[in-house]
Amino acid sequence: MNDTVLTASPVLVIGTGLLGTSIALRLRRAGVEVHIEDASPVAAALARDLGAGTLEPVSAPSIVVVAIPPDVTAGAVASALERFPDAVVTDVASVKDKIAAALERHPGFERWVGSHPMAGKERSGAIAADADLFVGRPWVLTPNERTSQAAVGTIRTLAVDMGASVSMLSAAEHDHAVALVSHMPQLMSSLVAAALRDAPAEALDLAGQGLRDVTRIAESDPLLWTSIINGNRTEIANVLRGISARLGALVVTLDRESGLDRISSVIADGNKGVARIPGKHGGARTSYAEVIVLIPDQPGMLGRLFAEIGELGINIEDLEMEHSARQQVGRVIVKVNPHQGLPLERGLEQKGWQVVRSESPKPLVIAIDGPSGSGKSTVAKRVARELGLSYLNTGAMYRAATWWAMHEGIDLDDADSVLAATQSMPLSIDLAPDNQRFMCADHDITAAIRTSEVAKVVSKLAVNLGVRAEMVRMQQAIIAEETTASGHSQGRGIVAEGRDITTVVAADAPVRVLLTASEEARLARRAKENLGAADQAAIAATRDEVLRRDRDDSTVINFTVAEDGVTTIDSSALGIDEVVAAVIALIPEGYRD
Ligand SMILES: NC(=O)C1=CN([C@@H]2O[C@H](COP(=O)(O)OP(=O)(O)OC[C@H]3O[C@@H](n4cnc5c(N)ncnc54)[C@H](O)[C@@H]3O)[C@@H](O)[C@H]2O)C=CC1
Ligand SMILES: O=C(O)C(=O)Cc1ccc(O)cc1
Repeated sequence: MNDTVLTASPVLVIGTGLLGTSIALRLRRAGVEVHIEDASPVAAALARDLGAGTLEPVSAPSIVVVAIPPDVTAGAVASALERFPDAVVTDVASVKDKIAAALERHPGFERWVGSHPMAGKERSGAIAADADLFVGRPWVLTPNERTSQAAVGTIRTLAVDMGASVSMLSAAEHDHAVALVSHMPQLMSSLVAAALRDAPAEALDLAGQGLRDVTRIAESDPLLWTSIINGNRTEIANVLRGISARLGALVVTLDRESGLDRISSVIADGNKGVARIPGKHGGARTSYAEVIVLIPDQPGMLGRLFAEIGELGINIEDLEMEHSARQQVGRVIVKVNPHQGLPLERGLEQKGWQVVRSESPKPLVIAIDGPSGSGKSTVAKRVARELGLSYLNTGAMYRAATWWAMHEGIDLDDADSVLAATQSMPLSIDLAPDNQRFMCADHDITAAIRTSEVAKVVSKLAVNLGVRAEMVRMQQAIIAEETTASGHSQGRGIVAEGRDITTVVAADAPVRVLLTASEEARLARRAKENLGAADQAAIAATRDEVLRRDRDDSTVINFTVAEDGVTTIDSSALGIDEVVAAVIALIPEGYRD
């Protein structure tokens, strides 16, 4: 990386532990004059020996970085403001609001910029320091209205010099956020690990990567973390209260013999939460194909593996290694872009590597039928999003055909012409659950097919048996494509919703659901969706459209009584989360990863 920095010499770092030494090493690498101090002479000498800077006193530093535990930070910042009247002082403590409150009356308050690099390790001390610790990591600054703009600029430059990406929050917003993303996870990890204290060794021998992932940060330093947690106790208590309530309810469920849906919703909610954690480039989490390679515990094996993956022309996106106790082989999990998973697996096998055949889940097709307002679109989209599946709204396809026939100037009562138009309709559909787009030739008709102009006449096509047969053929082709690697979901599968999916289009789907709801609930939902309100007038205005479409359709297909093997879910009294969890709970084993 580029070694030049904009931060001016000299810089004083107070506290030469993990954070302070990492900052000092980065500055030293760029030739900045760095002075270091620590309450522990041993810690200071170690940092000096590692090349973090000089122990010589400094007279006028441009910046003082205070990198000591939160409970002693305000005192050290105050004394630095007094000792160095021209310096900008920052601290890197993991909590901010209490420190700001303690410094508020200090005459040098304007020269202090609270900050928090969101990077660290479970190991403390200079020995774990790394000049590149902050590269690509968030670094939060928490100035307030009294902080000097010049001081903020100086510390922003310091953070950018460290390779971090800077963001601004108020101290209170910061503390609220880190309670959730840092402090709560630390305590949960410690609690999980503490439950293993008396576990029999035979049990621990079975430990896999899951346990290691969940307990990595349980190795953190108790003294430092007591200070961090204590500094943000109110916010953390709030987060833990929520978790504690869910945990209590889960325990009650486990004590009973029923309650599979509650268990399933704990896991499904976890899926939702983890999907929201940004990925390695700070964007949405990317999904990679994982190829598991067994490597003998011999020198040079990893080097050979990487070289041979390079020869295959495949880029490694991410990597994990797993070792099991007392085994002579390790497992290397190579993550690559999805379309390269199979070529990598084959290529490595040809080169003599032992590849664990990934038990890739079978393509999943989820069929959901139901009347208008049963919530099927909302539920189908959510299920698709959560499982990484494609999404097909077959009702919208009938509307698209209607739009096309109208656009072509065809008399909708002329069944043959309408069928011919449907057969030649140049429709393309985006199957992403978050980006439903319908294109017909060069027209984006996504909005047009939602208009009541189309809604009023769509039944003419939907009751035309020729059109239905053509639509079924098109829908089956889309579904079949989604069960192959070339589909939008790369073979993961699809959620298709409509009125004849469980019975005609995908009658062999492993998950088939009839979503129902009372007429009252359905009308209220549609009124809210179409008119933004569910009062008497809005419901009356919606009634005709909703009931007529259902009545017309029910002359040609049955979508109100579940066929054998189709599960009925009545959503009248359920929230969306509960319906989604109930659908996901129907997925048979072998269809999930
Ligand atoms: N460890 C982590 O992952 C992260 C820590 N932080 C924050 O950074 C600060 C430092 O943490 P680490 O470097 O991990 O701790 P550390 O335990 O590695 O180092 C702290 C150092 O401060 C020294 N010290 C304690 N009191 C002092 C005082 N009054 N004057 C001078 N030196 C003193 C200790 O001797 C020790 O060398 C803490 O406020 C922590 O909340 C921020 C982000 C990540
Ligand atoms: O190890 C990790 O995953 C971290 O996120 C480290 C960390 C620990 C404490 C902080 O205040 C900020 C970051």
